[in-house]
Amino acid sequence: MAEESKPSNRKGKEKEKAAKKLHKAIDGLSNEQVTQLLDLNPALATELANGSDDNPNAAAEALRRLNLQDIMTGLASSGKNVKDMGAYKFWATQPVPKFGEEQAANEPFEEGPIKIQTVDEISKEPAPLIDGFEWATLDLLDAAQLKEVWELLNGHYVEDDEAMFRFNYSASILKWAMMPPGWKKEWHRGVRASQSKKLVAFIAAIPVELRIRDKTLHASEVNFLCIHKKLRSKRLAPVLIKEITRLCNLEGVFQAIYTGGIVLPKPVSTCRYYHRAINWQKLYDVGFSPLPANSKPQFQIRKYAVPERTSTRGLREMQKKDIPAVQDLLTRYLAKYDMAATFDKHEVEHWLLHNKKDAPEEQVVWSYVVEDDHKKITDFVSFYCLESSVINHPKHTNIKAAYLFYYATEVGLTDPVSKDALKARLNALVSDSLVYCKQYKFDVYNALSLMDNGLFLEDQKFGPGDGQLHYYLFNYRANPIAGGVDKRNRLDLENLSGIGKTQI
Ligand SMILES: CCCCCCCCCCCCCC(=O)SCCNC(=O)CCNC(=O)[C@H](O)C(C)(C)COP(=O)(O)OP(=O)(O)OC[C@H]1O[C@@H](n2cnc3c(N)ncnc32)[C@H](O)[C@@H]1OP(=O)(O)O
Repeated sequence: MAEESKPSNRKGKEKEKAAKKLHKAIDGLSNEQVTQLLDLNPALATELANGSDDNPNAAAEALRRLNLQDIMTGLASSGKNVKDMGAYKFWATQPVPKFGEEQAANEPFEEGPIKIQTVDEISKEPAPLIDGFEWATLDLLDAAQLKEVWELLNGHYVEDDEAMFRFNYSASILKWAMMPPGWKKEWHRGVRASQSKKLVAFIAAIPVELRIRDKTLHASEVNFLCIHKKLRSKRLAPVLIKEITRLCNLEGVFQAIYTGGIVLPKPVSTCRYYHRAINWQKLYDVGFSPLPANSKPQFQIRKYAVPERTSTRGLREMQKKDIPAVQDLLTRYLAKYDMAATFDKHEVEHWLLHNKKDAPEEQVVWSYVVEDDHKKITDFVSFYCLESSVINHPKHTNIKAAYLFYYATEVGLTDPVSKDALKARLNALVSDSLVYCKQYKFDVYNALSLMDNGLFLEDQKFGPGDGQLHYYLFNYRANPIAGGVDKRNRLDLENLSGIGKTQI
């Protein structure tokens, strides 16, 4: 899943107020440290800025509640869900690595499953739900049931910290994300109110062949966990997670990958969101983009202007005939990352090729290839569309966001690789994809610090966001994977990222 993220420097005034309080409360913090603390912890900034001015200890108290190391590394990015291992009542019972484990040795360990089970040991029946609720399998081929899932997510799925924006996955993106080759109806699991039959909770999984370093797991990818707002904090999430685990186990799948904006035991990697304004004025109007001090709207609009035309010779829309070449190129390119999915030709078609028979407004993914003079496909780049609802805004109801998806280039596959050449090529490809984003009327282009993105994010004017995406593995112990940001949550241009897996 994605995490709702916004540019991290949005609230100038609020940050100024919070910074003053921090300086007052804690001697010896430099201006840079204060700025960084607040950038990494927007919730802390809000709390400080809105807190009483009469209590000089408030800032120190707010800080004490967070672990300083976590704050400085950005793990406590929102201040939410940062708790001792013992407080993870549910997760402490699950086959996931715990905080503090393996840290003492600080040496790479043998990677592998945490708990070994067989299908025979798995219950054929779901755990009972509390009175008034019942399990349901959702048939997403049925438009009415797809609409029910859409409605639940549309009203109750992920929001940003300040509840300004909420992901609005369209029906087409839901089908795309939940029905790739090999999808199973049984893995689209919901809870209904027994009387009204209203869908009140949902969780989904899809199959994925996931390579982690030298081992490939026959795993699942869990996403779209959502509980109706009225049923929150009733420990229903663990029930849904155990149920999807059971359903995966019944199919012989014992490992899973999932992502989220909250800190759970224990991320295998953490990436940061970056945002590239396209329609700056609209992003400013809805409170997504700030107007930096000493700037003016017209400067911002000029700064984010996008060229009218693409510049890479041979760039064109991907077609069906390109599937074998793109699959080959993508497979070789992803091999360099510590973690990546493996894609067969059907999966490449599903994830990258827009079906022209669908109505234009149903288009979810845009992919472009570069064909050289010998008709060889040398590069490709893709992005997908995920809108967000703007909550309670008088003028705008949605933000149309493009998310950078997969890309690959022969320039990154030479031996040895020239980092300068790769940087130049990726900048050209992403800059051209931005041209298409603008043509298709996207308001913003989002990307994470994964893959080789560190090579172009700053050049292409992507700014750091306040959101992070933590990657988790279920029932698999793996050494940490670089998320593309350093300990201070800034782009790690030297090491880049070991993550070659994107999440919808
Ligand atoms: C082998 C196959 C394995 C398959 C399974 C692999 C694992 C898959 C794991 C799921 C991957 C999902 C990937 C996505 O879809 S991430 C998207 C998550 N969805 C949202 O953020 C939508 C809006 N929020 C909600 O709908 C609810 O707040 C949710 C449903 C998130 C929690 O509901 P609620 O707020 O009413 O809480 P509770 O009282 O029922 O339960 C509290 C317990 O739940 C733990 N919790 C809270 N949020 C998450 C979270 N995002 N991942 C994992 N655990 C989470 C929490 O730490 C606590 O446990 P513990 O701290 O006491 O230990």
